[in-house]
Amino acid sequence: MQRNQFYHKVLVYLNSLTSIEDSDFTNLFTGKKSNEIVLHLDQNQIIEDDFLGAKIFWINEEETLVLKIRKADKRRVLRPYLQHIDTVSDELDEKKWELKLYVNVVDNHDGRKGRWRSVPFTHPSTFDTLAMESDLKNKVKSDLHSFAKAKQYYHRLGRVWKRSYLLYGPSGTGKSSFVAAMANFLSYDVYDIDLSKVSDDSDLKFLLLQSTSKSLIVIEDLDRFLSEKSTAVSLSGILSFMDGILTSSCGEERVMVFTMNGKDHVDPAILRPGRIDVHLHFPLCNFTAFKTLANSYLGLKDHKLFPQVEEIFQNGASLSPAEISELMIANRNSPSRALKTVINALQTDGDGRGALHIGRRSVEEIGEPSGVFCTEGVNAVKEFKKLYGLLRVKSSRKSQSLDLIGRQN
Ligand SMILES: Nc1ncnc2c1ncn2[C@@H]1O[C@H](COP(=O)(O)OP(=O)(O)OP(=O)(O)O)[C@@H](O)[C@H]1O
Ligand SMILES: [Mg+2]
Repeated sequence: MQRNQFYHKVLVYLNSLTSIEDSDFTNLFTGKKSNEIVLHLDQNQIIEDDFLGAKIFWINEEETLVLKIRKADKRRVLRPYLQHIDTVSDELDEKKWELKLYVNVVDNHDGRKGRWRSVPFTHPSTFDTLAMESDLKNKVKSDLHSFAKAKQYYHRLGRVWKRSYLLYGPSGTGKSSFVAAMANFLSYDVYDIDLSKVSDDSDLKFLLLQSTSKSLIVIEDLDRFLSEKSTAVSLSGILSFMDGILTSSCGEERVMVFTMNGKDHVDPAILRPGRIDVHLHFPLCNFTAFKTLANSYLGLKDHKLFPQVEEIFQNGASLSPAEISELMIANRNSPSRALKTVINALQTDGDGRGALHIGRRSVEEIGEPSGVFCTEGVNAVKEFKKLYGLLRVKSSRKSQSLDLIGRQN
């Protein structure tokens, strides 16, 4: 049931050979950077290699790689050659030209569920673009780094070489973006497990077995799944999946990531040390995160409205980074207007949501962000002026401002 890891390694190795350019035909792909073009082995293509003075041929026949080597050379070069491929492909894997995102789908052809389908993984998120405590970012980076280097250590301890992260926090605080940043940082493929498409516990095990090493295995919204009454996968199925016993036979590293909105109602067995190694909280936007967002979305290092924004944040956060970044994108042509809109939203958004939902609704109605941007922008500035006057008098008039927004719409 397991993938042949060596098949993958040979493919990686062959695709890196310059002799691939001598072929009569080959596949061409866009690489990681948009102007990069990558040559890729095609079906029935023959590729030549030299090793220790011996000529070697590979033929790519439908999912099979055939190696041809002269009898006279075989004894001498075969083993060292295979070892050479193993080493080179490991080095190449560290700087993969393309990451993949795998999703499990229900296969309609043979009725079997839980097969992986892959697409190129191109999510641009990196740790640099994420607004979060830089201390925390650095800790995560060094944690991932030392994990990736710790094969011998885990092996000696008799432990499965895996590391599990729990990312929890309200919606729109950057959990999914963080997963993408982890994948980009490690150059790992992502296996995103949709539990609703898993038919039972053994199917879940099967999916794990079918994943490759150096990958990020992700289950999003685990708390929501666990709270559902009847599910195809049981709690014990999830627990043994988390322990990853089966993958130990591959002896290769995997990082597991689970996301949740909150962990209060989750069975403690899920969260115990060893199952989850690192807990990361994703809070609503605070002033530090706001500054990072203003810098990346509006190019602002500082602004005369910043002190006012800081003051509002001192009374507590009410919006997620996603909500704030949306406002910034919509008003990116005018940083001042963007900041005023954000201030407006923070002040009027007593329960942390109201005002922005109004904005979103109009996005759907008009169907074009720039349209919204105009209507909302003008109204927001007018309202802002009205509100700003009121709010300056007494900051506790939040309810009044909510009323105004309500009437306006
Ligand atoms: N901390 C952050 N820094 C920068 N951008 C962020 C941050 N949080 C959210 N965003 C922006 O908001 C959008 C939504 O974020 P994301 O999907 O990562 O949130 P989430 O926590 O996974 O939400 P949900 O729980 O609803 O899945 C992203 O496109 C991202 O650009
Ligand atoms: Mg998410």
